[in-house]
Amino acid sequence: MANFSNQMRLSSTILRRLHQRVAAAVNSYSSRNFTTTEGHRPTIVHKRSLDILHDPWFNKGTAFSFTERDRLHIRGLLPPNVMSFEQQIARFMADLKRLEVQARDGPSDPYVLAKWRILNRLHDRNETLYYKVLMENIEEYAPIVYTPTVGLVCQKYSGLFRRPRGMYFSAEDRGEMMSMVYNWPADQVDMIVVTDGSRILGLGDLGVQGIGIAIGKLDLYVAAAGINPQRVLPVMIDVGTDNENLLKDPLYLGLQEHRLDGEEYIEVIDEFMEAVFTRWPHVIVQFEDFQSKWAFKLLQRYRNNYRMFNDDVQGTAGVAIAGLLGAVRAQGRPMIDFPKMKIVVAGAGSAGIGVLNAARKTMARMLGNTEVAFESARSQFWVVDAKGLITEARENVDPDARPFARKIKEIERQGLSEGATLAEVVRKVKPDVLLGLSACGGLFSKEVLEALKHSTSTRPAIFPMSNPTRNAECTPEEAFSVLGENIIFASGSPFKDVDLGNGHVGHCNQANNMFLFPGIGLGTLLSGSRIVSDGMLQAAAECLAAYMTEEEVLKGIIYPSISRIRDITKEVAAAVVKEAIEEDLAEGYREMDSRELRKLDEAQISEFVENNMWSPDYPTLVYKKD
Ligand SMILES: NC(=O)c1ccc[n+]([C@@H]2O[C@H](COP(=O)([O-])OP(=O)(O)OC[C@H]3O[C@@H](n4cnc5c(N)ncnc54)[C@H](O)[C@@H]3O)[C@@H](O)[C@H]2O)c1
Ligand SMILES: O=C(O)C[C@H](O)C(=O)O
Ligand SMILES: [Mg+2]
Repeated sequence: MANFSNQMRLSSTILRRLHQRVAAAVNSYSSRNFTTTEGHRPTIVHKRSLDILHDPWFNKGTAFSFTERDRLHIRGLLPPNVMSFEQQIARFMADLKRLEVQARDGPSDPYVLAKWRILNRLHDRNETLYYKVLMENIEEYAPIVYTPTVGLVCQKYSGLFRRPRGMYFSAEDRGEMMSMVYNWPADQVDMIVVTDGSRILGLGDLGVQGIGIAIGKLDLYVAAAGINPQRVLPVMIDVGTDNENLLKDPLYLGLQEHRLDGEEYIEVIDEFMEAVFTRWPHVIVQFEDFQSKWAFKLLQRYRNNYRMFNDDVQGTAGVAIAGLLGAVRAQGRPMIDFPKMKIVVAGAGSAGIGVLNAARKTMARMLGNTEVAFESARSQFWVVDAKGLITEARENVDPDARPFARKIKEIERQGLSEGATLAEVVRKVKPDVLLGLSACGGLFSKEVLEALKHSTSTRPAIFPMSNPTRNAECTPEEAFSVLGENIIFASGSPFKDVDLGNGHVGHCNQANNMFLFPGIGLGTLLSGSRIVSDGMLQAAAECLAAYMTEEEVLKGIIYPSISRIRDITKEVAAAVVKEAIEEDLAEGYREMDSRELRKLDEAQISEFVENNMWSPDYPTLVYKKD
């Protein structure tokens, strides 16, 4: 990523040159049938000497060959040993691993942060190498650049900040956004992840520091979905913060005023949307970690007019549905039994309500998609929030949660009442599934887990989905030790499998929206759909649900391991493209127009997706004067 402190100061001439540079890179892209050969042609650059070494988009460090060093006027500016890509990785890894040897007491905050710093510095100086390292070691480094460490990074961002990455639009920029958006050097942006920092993971309002989450999500877009790193843009909309500690912190990097609200808030987000879609009409905007109060409203406001989706509401819902269907299969039952599942959900925020709505719709569809089916599906859910069981007796119940408020007569029959505790609800309902999206670490206490022992299911499912690790409703050790091995366990943050003795292993699945959002974004991009439809989201979820084999599912493995994230993302993207074509939404991508798209069979759609995924390889660089 370019050094933006300098870029912000660019004169308009230089800015124009940058545009030309990007246009040249884009032109160098070619396509035959549905394959592309990006990366095989040389990349034209308009800079030489130290400028090229300081540009992370083009820098290859010690890997520049001698002919290239001559061509780019960098002979003598690097040590003479020309390293291969593999040698560079080995050297970087040796440095990173030295840290592990020194940290004898295992992962600790300073230790994971040190790893993040080292990786971040590589990101700043050589993007290709950074993504190569990340992709080849995704299991090890996703938890550093993404959940859970990204949470800690956001909490400490004001101190960790060195070079800017992404764009900041603040309440101070009202009226300026339409022109500001042209300060970004890339003429093409495919993916934006935007946050207002108001609910970062389960850590609450982190204000401007929430930009870390947008950066982490986009790292997965590059690593898993093969979105070109020169075409991603992390965005922070700083409308203030209600975090009192940040408001008092002299070192805080954001606006030190309370959050805008009401119409004023909406006007800022409207202005941002108009600006980015004016400059990049084909961009996809992923909303991330907006507090529930705004998450649903903004989704309804924009989803029919812009290419956007909300990851916490829609991505999470799809991942949960796939896991719930996996849990049905893991009991040796057909998926069609899903509408019989009794599901207790702890947490009625953007994620919890998103999951509830999607699960209810899925059940209704399986029951014939009638109004009666939709109504009857409602009675499979019990929702518990910070005030206990939500019933119709609750005053001022949140409108988004109202459809799930239990009828008093129903719950009286079950021996429950308004505000009943989670343990009481689990004891009386004996659910098949206990799912947590409460951001409340340890909520699935021993008492709650003991109550789940009486589940009517032969293999109850327990999904503590809150992030980061400390906010998980329980650990796998706690779940397996109380409930034994005959459960399905899936957490939002990564945990290690549990050794249950006698050669038995308690499998920990990771139920995280990372298994869907990259594929939803890539599929939307390649289909050229103008919106992200419910059908496209449903196709993504169904693809993930069907991904695991019968054998894996029976072993309790209902989600892929993160080492397969690129493969599942490719499959999800293909399913999304296919659905967009079927719904007549696909307008095509580059040379693959809508007519050509419609001619592709399933295998060709997969090939089209795969051929358009960026991989970290050094292109040959050729200098050309402006
Ligand atoms: N695994 C994933 O892919 C994924 C995706 C999205 C969100 N999440 C996680 O879900 C959590 C919630 O996100 P959100 O956007 O819905 O947050 P939110 O703040 O909007 O909602 C939290 C909900 O939990 C309830 N709650 C709080 N304390 C509770 C308690 N003691 N008992 C029962 N309910 C309680 C609140 O009343 C509220 O309804 C976060 O930790 C987030 O990281 C995980
Ligand atoms: O960021 C994650 O790991 C998942 C999810 O989007 C969350 O907000 O917790
Ligand atoms: Mg999120």
